[in-house]
Amino acid sequence: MSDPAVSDGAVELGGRGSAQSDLAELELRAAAKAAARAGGEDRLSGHIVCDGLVRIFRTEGVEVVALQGLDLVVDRGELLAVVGASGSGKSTMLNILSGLDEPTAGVAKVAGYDLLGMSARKRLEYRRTIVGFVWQQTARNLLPYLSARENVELPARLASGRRLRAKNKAGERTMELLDMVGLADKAGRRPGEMSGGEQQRCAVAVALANDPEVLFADEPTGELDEATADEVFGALRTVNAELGVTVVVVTHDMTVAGQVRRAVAIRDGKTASEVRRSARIASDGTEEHVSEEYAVLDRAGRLQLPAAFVEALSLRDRVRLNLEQDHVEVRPGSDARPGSDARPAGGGGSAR
Ligand SMILES: Nc1ncnc2c1ncn2[C@@H]1O[C@H](COP(=O)(O)OP(=O)(O)OP(=O)(O)O)[C@@H](O)[C@H]1O
Repeated sequence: MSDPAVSDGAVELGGRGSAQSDLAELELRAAAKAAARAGGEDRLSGHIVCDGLVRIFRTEGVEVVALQGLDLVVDRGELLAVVGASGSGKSTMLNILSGLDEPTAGVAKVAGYDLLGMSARKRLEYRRTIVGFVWQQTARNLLPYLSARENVELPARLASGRRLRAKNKAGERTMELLDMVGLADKAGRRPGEMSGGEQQRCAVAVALANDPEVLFADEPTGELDEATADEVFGALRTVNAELGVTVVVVTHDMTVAGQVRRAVAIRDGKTASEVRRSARIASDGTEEHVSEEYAVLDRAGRLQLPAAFVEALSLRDRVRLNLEQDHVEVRPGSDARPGSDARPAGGGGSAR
């Protein structure tokens, strides 16, 4: 079997690239191809679709490729966590998906809105009617001189003339939402009279006041302790289940994978791996949760090896790949000598 080149944990199982080509240009071309392939085809169906998403920032002649061909599909009604270290591109992705920023290339679609090349009018409509947003800083989410009820009622009233059914009046909806996030008894309190967790749960209610289809939350529990963060996640799970709103939570906290069914990890502006949790009934009749981690294979056949695997086997520069009947074997390149079929002692990993 051939041994495709590999560097920095990114394995190219399919296509072949030119070493001389500028990375950004390659990514742009890949994204353009992905976009062309995606055009009009419903195999990229999903409530939220990113395909070959690229965002390049240019400041004073320096280019930063914040998103390097990111692929992500989120189903309607899903609750997804996007996890990544600082600088991995989480906020860039969220800013694009919420209509605050525009991608350089690729596909970004939410609820049927194509976010690439959208007019200013359409963008405003999108942000007003489709998106709800929760920021990390509570001060950005709530007006300090209004009570919890008034904070929720304000956007609900603005939206009521436009989208909400007549019978679902702003006041009713406000109390319904506050109840859902467990704040019905604190409706009269101002943000300063609520705990950090209560403020963030109130922010969730505010973000839902305009009856959006998707809710984006950027590090909503970043300033909270673990127990309080759990309560905020509990509120997000409730509104997701009760209202069917699609929820995407971005965080650097790897432990949130335990709070959601699907958590996608971003590394260097790309989706690298994902953890899925499911419930099953154990032999003693109790319900147990099972977590399975997957590496994400993009359309060009590339995947990122988990950093822990790369470190454990001291993989660097290049590795050897062998196609076995039902899995691909990855071995340190330094152990493979030309003309030798000797296997490394204890080295190598494999993927099924
Ligand atoms: N407006 C900008 N101009 C130039 N570079 C930017 C800009 N915004 C982001 N970047 C760069 O893009 C990369 C991704 O940044 P981003 O903020 O999306 O990461 P992040 O995962 O959200 O990090 P954090 O958790 O620290 O907010 C970083 O290298 C960052 O420096």
